[in-house]
Amino acid sequence: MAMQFTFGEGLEVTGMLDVANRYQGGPGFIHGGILTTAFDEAQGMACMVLRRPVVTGHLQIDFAAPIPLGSVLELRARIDGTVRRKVYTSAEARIVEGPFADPDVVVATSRGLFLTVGAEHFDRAKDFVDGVPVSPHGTSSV
Ligand SMILES: CCCCCCCC(=O)SCCNC(=O)CCNC(=O)[C@H](O)C(C)(C)COP(=O)(O)OP(=O)(O)OC[C@H]1O[C@@H](n2cnc3c(N)ncnc32)[C@H](O)[C@@H]1OP(=O)(O)O
Repeated sequence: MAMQFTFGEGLEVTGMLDVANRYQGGPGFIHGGILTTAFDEAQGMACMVLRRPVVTGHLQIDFAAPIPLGSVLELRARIDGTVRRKVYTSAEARIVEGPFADPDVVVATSRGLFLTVGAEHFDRAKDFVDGVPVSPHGTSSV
């Protein structure tokens, strides 16, 4: 999965996802796990303003409407608040291109708790790193 992100006003981040055929779950529609991954990515990207690494602690998705293959999804994500290391985030998805496109309809929502972590969190896995890490700014790859 690769998403393009732009940083808007305030703390909001917008990500675009082309719903490719390989993302199919039920016939003709996106797989819920793919949509969950896209939210995780978008909300993680929103946390970048903190300039500290974060990991996902808890993610909760509401799947409000089916999303057909061939859609372009817009995900808007933001930080709602922080308490100590806890970063509370939310996001919603809209279909902006494709057969079911309607930018006024929210087709899924997400609430996520992220935790800031130190470098030691990732040091434990440094021997297993696969490839070159992708820049956190603008483009993501999962
Ligand atoms: C740029 C692209 C961004 C991409 C984003 C993608 C991000 C990811 O997918 S990361 C991969 C998935 N996530 C992981 O692998 C994380 C695995 N889990 C862990 O490493 C640990 O459980 C971790 C770091 C989340 C928390 O552990 P730890 O640092 O020991 O936290 P801990 O001290 O127990 O708790 C800190 C606080 O968070 C709370 N907390 C921790 N985990 C949770 C949880 N799952 N649910 C609710 N609250 C939690 C605790 O209650 C505590 O709260 P308080 O400060 O009020 O006492």
